[in-house]
Amino acid sequence: MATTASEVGQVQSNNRKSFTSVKALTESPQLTSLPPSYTYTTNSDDEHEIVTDPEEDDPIPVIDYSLLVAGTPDQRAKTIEDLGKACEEWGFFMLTNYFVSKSIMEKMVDEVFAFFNLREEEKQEYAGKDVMDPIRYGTSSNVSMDKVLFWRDFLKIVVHPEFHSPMKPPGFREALAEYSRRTWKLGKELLRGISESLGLGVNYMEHRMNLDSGLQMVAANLYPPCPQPELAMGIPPHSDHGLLNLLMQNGVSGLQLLRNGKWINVSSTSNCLLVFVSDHLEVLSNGKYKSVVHRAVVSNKATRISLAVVIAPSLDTVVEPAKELLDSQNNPAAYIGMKHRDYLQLQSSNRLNGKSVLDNVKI
Ligand SMILES: O=C(O)CCC(=O)C(=O)O
Ligand SMILES: [Fe+2]
Repeated sequence: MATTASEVGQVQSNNRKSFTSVKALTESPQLTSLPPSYTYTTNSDDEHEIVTDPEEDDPIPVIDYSLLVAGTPDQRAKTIEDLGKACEEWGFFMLTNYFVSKSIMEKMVDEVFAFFNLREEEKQEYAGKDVMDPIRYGTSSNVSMDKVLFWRDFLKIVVHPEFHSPMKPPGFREALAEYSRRTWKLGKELLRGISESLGLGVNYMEHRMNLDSGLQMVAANLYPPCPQPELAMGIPPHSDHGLLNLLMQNGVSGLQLLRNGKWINVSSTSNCLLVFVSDHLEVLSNGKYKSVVHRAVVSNKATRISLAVVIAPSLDTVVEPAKELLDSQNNPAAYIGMKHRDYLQLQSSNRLNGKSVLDNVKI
């Protein structure tokens, strides 16, 4: 029997009542307008914000993965150069020809849908409190801290160095294991290319970031149709922790990147993964590569799913600028070192707000 919104437990946040999930809220027959607790107002600086598609003469970079791993030496060298440029100029690129079949990706998206379609009580078994919980289901971003609730439910799962998975729905574990294995390999290969693009040895990142025990986290986001999408926000502006984030979507758009003061719409092209430079790559490269600020807006038409795979250093790695890139005269360290675990704690104790977490380690 389907659970109605009034039957599910409610969470108390800043003295407001809200539902345990946006999905439960949207299934409530009374819902015709956005509840006030979800009304997101951009701060006054953003009042005249510009939202636009990518300019024709400044398109989002595209990297052909097959040329990186199976191209001629010249093709690989050119791809590494393009990778470096994309990381430096955009902090973001689209990846094509990456050897993960459409069926593996579709299976994963289907299983994510099936998870969010479980009864609310079943999902609540995974309602984690702590950022270190290996499986964590929740809504908004951080309900106890968010001033406004975000139009998003999420499921976050640690899949490396130790693999975790919810037991339900039945096919979830197998799909997740396959997708995690494939994307971990992809992430490591990209980091090899990115190491080279920085003039560091091909294995530099793998060794220095201790990727043998590196953290891989899969974060599934569900954005149900919203009655007043222009008043709500799926995920507010932020950059991600870790080195890279590999994102796929279910064919519904909503992602926007901040570039030169404008929000750029990223369309939901099939057969491509979206790759974000994340905060720890910015630190390691001493700011040469910048993590990209992004957000997810919502629509009143379709349910959107996005699935992020975070490729990150081991929790005990102290991430600091690569000494090989520093020079006390011309390029002094611009960030202090911080253990990945402490960075995660810091992120979880702050509201999502642009690059405010990274600002804590900036010199
Ligand atoms: O849904 C999206 O497009 C963005 C998701 C995201 O930023 C995240 O999971 O960190
Ligand atoms: Fe993100």
